[in-house]
Amino acid sequence: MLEGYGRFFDISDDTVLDWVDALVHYISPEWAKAVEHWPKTPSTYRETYEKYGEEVMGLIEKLLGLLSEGLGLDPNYIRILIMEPLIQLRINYYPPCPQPDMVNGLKPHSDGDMLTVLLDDGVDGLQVRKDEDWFTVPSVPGALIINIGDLLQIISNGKYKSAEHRAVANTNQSRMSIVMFSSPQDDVLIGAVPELIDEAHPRLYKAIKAGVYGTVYMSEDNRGKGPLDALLLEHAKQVNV
Ligand SMILES: O=C(O)CCC(=O)C(=O)O
Ligand SMILES: [Fe+2]
Repeated sequence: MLEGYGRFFDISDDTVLDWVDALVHYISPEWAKAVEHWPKTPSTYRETYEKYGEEVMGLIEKLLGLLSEGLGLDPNYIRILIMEPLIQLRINYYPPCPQPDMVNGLKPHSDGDMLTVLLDDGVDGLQVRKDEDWFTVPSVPGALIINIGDLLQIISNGKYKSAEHRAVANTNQSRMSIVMFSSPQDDVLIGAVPELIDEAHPRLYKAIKAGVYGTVYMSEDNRGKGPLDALLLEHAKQVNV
């Protein structure tokens, strides 16, 4: 369980640092909430994030239903698999940067969870990778951005792909994003749904407990989709996943 204020992705020996400060803590379930460490100001912080968290959880539940159906499964399939999810809040703050070309706002990565819900403050900065190109995701006021996470890629046996993305820093403007990550609890085994495996679609990834993936994700160089690729089975390495 990772919580606190600071930088979270600076584990590799990379000399290019991320230009971001982040506040990270859990929103749900109740036992995971260390409310005593949440900011005390503004005074509305706690109730605002608890309420927003509830709304986001409702949305995640709906989306997981649709994503299950999209795989030809019962709408409750993934929801039952993750039962009571862990919801982690990450508030990113990217200060203006005099030399944005010298830094990453947030280095290229895919999210290590199931599904991510992101809200930004109307300033552009998020980019998504398609093949070798990066595309800016235009900020639409009030709109939410949903990212498929690595665990959903494993469960769907590669049918859903986690989005590789990054954030860039801006010269004149600061930017904030409020991100909610949803994951199954640590002891849930994450592996391809048996219904999705057959001769034409062999299992692509080793099964792994959600908690172990979380540790690997944070402790190794998690640039790009490295942690997920590390789980590829031998026969799948030739396939372009
Ligand atoms: O700030 C953004 O738009 C991206 C944030 C992000 O990718 C993350 O916190 O994982
Ligand atoms: Fe992300």
